[in-house]
Amino acid sequence: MSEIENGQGLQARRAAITDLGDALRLLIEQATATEAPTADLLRAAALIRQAGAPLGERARGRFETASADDLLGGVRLYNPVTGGGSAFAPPLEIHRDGDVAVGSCTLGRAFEGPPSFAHGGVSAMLLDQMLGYACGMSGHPGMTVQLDTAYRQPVPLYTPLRLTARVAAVDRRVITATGTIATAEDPASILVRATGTFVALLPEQAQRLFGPVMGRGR
Ligand SMILES: CCCCCCCCCCCCCCCC(=O)SCCNC(=O)CCNC(=O)[C@H](O)C(C)(C)COP(=O)(O)OP(=O)(O)OC[C@H]1O[C@@H](n2cnc3c(N)ncnc32)[C@H](O)[C@@H]1OP(=O)(O)O
Repeated sequence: MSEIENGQGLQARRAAITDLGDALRLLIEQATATEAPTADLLRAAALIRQAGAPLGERARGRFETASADDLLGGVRLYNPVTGGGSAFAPPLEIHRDGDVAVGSCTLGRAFEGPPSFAHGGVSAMLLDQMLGYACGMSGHPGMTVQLDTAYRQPVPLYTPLRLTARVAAVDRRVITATGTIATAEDPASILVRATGTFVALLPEQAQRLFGPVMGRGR
């Protein structure tokens, strides 16, 4: 019997996944910012490999969703942008404010591009998620087919950020959404703007792309 067949077990597993995610994000920050002696790097690498080995013993295949996720309910613990369980996610937190999606996060050293600022691809990743969320929130979910980003000023690391997104137009299956990144302290000064085009999938497209995943339960 699965250890998460009752709701209590599911909550406990989700909390554990987020706890592990927190630990991994701290590790990534420490490992990226460290100037510790070389011997300490080698010792840490050995310990980390040892700590991770049991996790690799039972791993999902490509088409298997995480047992703690709820795809249709929108729970994606390992989403690389918002997932509390993802070592890679800032994580970005998003909430709805009227017809606007509002996001917040702080980027650490691992997201650095130009010294002390975020990599441009990271800004695009955050905005893709924001725009996709705005589409879903408006009742028009879709997949990104185009994302245009305008980098007006660099995005600072270690600084609370405020992101916004909204749907600008819906033309049959094609949704246009726009979004911004600013600092939380000065939300009127836009650092990055994006316009995204999203397409609502036809049933046959959804079946072609996600059939192998949806056929596997959860
Ligand atoms: C309370 C809150 C709840 C909120 C809850 C939400 C939470 C949820 C958050 C999830 C947020 C995830 C945000 C990340 C989202 C990704 O990152 S998705 C991953 C990246 N994207 C992809 O991998 C998509 C790859 N592309 C494809 O697979 C195919 O293009 C698609 C999407 C299946 C569409 O197929 P297609 O053959 O290209 O397009 P087709 O169906 O022939 O055409 C449809 C229409 O799109 C148009 N189109 C196609 N490409 C373009 C383009 N580049 N530009 C303009 N128009 C285009 C066509 O002209 C056509 O228009 P119409 O003639 O219908 O007017």
